[in-house]
Amino acid sequence: MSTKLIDRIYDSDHDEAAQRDALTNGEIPVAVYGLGKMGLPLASVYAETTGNVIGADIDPEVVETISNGSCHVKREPGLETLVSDLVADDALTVTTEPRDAAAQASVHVVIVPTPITDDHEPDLAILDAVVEDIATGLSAGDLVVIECTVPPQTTEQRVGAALKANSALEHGEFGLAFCPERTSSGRALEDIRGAYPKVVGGIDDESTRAATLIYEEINAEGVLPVSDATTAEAVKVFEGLYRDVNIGLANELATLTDELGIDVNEAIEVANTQPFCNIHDPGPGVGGHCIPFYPYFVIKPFETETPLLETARAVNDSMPQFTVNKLREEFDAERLAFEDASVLLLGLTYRPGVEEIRASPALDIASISSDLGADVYGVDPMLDETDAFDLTRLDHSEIYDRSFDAVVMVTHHDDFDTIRWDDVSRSDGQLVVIDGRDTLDLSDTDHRVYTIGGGYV
Ligand SMILES: NC(=O)c1ccc[n+]([C@@H]2O[C@H](COP(=O)([O-])OP(=O)(O)OC[C@H]3O[C@@H](n4cnc5c(N)ncnc54)[C@H](O)[C@@H]3O)[C@@H](O)[C@H]2O)c1
Ligand SMILES: CC(=O)N[C@@H]1[C@@H](OP(=O)(O)OP(=O)(O)OC[C@H]2O[C@@H](n3ccc(=O)[nH]c3=O)[C@H](O)[C@@H]2O)O[C@H](CO)[C@@H](O)[C@@H]1O
Repeated sequence: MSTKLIDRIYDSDHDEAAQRDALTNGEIPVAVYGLGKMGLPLASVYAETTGNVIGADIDPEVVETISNGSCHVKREPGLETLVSDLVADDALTVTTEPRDAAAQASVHVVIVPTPITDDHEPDLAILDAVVEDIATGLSAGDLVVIECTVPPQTTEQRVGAALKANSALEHGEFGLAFCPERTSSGRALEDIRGAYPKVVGGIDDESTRAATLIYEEINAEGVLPVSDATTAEAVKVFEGLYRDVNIGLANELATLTDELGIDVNEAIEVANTQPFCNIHDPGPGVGGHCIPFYPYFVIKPFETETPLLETARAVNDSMPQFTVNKLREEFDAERLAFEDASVLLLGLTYRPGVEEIRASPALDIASISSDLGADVYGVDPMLDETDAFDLTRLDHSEIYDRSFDAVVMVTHHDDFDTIRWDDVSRSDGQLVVIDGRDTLDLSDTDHRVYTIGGGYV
């Protein structure tokens, strides 16, 4: 029986029990590239599992913060303490040099940004840079795991080719798999440790086996191995496409509310009582760094026409304008010129409880309203500054000090449950309220409420 330390999982000549032991007792060094909202939680779960993780991030402030045992990723339950403990125990070390991490590690986990350009093209330059860094330190028996969301075929065709071209290795000498990060901000540790099974797809069977073994140690819900890396990439993107299209359906149904003369939200809720229907919630728009962007990972790189994906995107992107149009209808009915109006937006982040404004509907609602000449104000308990928004920032307590012609509920943070609606005033006439999330009950006020999907309840 070889007593040599096991330094690899891929194409190992030891049995799987020995590989598992080697992984969990720290004999297999792991590098995690990208220590952001998802990367730091991921590196931490890897470190709590293996005790031997080097995190690489090119942002010196990120590395400095973590190396001091602190945590720059906020509002992730348990993460701050975990990072502090792991750094104190040397289970997690960090560097600003991805190449140094690559030279040390046998398992390379990549979770860096894969943004979309203003032309909606996938921008994989960051991924390319990390892959090139990894290739400089790639050794036989290493396994590379891509966790960042990418267009299908990226792992096999783009990453695999770059690893081969920039290392002295051929396929079969190192492993490569796509294992998507199925995680939501605000519950990252819970999700990574096992809210759902981990999807694993390798460029060859041995890559799938090796990645499966690793994630069986990481994820309590187990692993779903799929046919190949492209299938795994498609799983992740399809999850997002399903959501964007279904939110688009809900939003299109909501635009029918007035002509149908019903509460569409009621009809959706009742329709969803049978198991073959899961219509999502209408709203003033779709934000975040996932759902509005994942469709372009399929729309753009492939020749096949995707009219449904593009139409759903267009419907969702139209909802901020739909929301402002409702305001204009109200003001027109009162012969109030939009440029004389004062409008308060409640909730500027893209969803409640998450300090993220990427593609938030409030961005467009504020800019469209401002462009029409209104005085726009915004309140969000999660944001200390709102420079990205075309509005004047107010604290929650300040909304009672001035009058507004209209209030729009864009994102309903818990904090807004304490709003004293009788004290939110209009200089004269009924306050107009656009309830973008169907989360308000203002029946005991004399405000005039229009609910997206609900009409004038
Ligand atoms: N945020 C989410 O809710 C979520 C959920 C699922 C999947 N994802 C995916 O995870 C990936 C990362 O997302 P995120 O939200 O953690 O991003 P983020 O912007 O919060 O963090 C990215 C980190 O990568 C670092 N980085 C950039 N270039 C680098 C390089 N060349 N080498 C090393 N580090 C580098 C940045 O400094 C930053 O700290 C994306 O592909 C995203 O699609 C995100
Ligand atoms: C693992 C992973 O990648 N997880 C993703 C993450 O996605 P996310 O953080 O981007 O958040 P989402 O909830 O998708 O919201 C996006 C925008 O869509 C609006 N919206 C939403 C639902 C609806 O019925 N009507 C709407 O209008 C909402 O206000 C917001 O602006 O968590 C979701 C589970 O929360 C997952 O499903 C999703 O895969």
